[in-house]
Amino acid sequence: MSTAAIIPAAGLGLRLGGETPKAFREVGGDSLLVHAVRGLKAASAADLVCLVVAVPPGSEESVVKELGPYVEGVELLVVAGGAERSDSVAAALAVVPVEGIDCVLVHDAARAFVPVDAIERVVAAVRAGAAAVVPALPVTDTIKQIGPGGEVVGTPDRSTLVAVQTPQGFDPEVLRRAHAAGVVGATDDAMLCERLGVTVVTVEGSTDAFKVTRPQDLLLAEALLAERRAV
Ligand SMILES: Nc1ccn([C@@H]2O[C@H](COP(=O)(O)OP(=O)(O)OP(=O)(O)O)[C@@H](O)[C@H]2O)c(=O)n1
Ligand SMILES: C[C@](O)(CO)[C@H](O)COP(=O)(O)O
Repeated sequence: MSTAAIIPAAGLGLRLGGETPKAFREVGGDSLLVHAVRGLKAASAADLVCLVVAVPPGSEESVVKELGPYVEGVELLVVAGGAERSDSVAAALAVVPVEGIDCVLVHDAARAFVPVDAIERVVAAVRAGAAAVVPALPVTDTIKQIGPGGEVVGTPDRSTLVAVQTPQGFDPEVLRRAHAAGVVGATDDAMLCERLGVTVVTVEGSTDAFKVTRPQDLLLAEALLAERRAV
């Protein structure tokens, strides 16, 4: 059996700033989207056969051309994204083939540098029977809950918290049911499964899977890439 991957890449990147949508911003000469696709393709144990990318409406054709050289042997579908990340994932999920796929990955273009071993841990956990899998790392800040005026109302026990990344991996039928139930307010896809009562399991994430969100993240990305290219 094989894997299909969805890449939500339709965001504007408002926190990053600049005029180019975030997925098309370049690091080391390639767009974040190209880095993300290369990473998924390099995870050979995932057996990627289909890639669906959600992009800003109007950029579908140029993205098909840009990604062509990186998707040999993989069916590439490019769709228009929606207003929120979850809408973009839903639009992509609607065209994922039903037959022959035993794992669907959902992977942010913005987490362009996730290493192969983290991707393969997620896929292995799905193939071992988990319906929903997230890569996770311990939280390193103390997290506070705040009230409407910004006042602290509580401090959750940090040992019970993790920060989750992508790719998140799913049994295809479970992910379809989770999205069919509605996506309002969901900041990741695992959350939709939780709403159905599905158990979401964690596997070890990676510090390299950080999300390019703010300008300083581009500096980190450049440094990471330079280090990888020096090896
Ligand atoms: N309507 C949207 C919003 C986000 N995304 C994608 O979801 C991933 C994670 O989102 P985020 O990092 O929040 O990206 P942006 O929405 O672009 O960032 P910002 O909130 O700063 O505008 C990114 O790969 C982004 O392109 C998407 O496909 N469709
Ligand atoms: C899906 C995600 O990357 C998991 O951490 C995250 O929730 C995306 O959040 P964003 O605010 O849309 O970047």
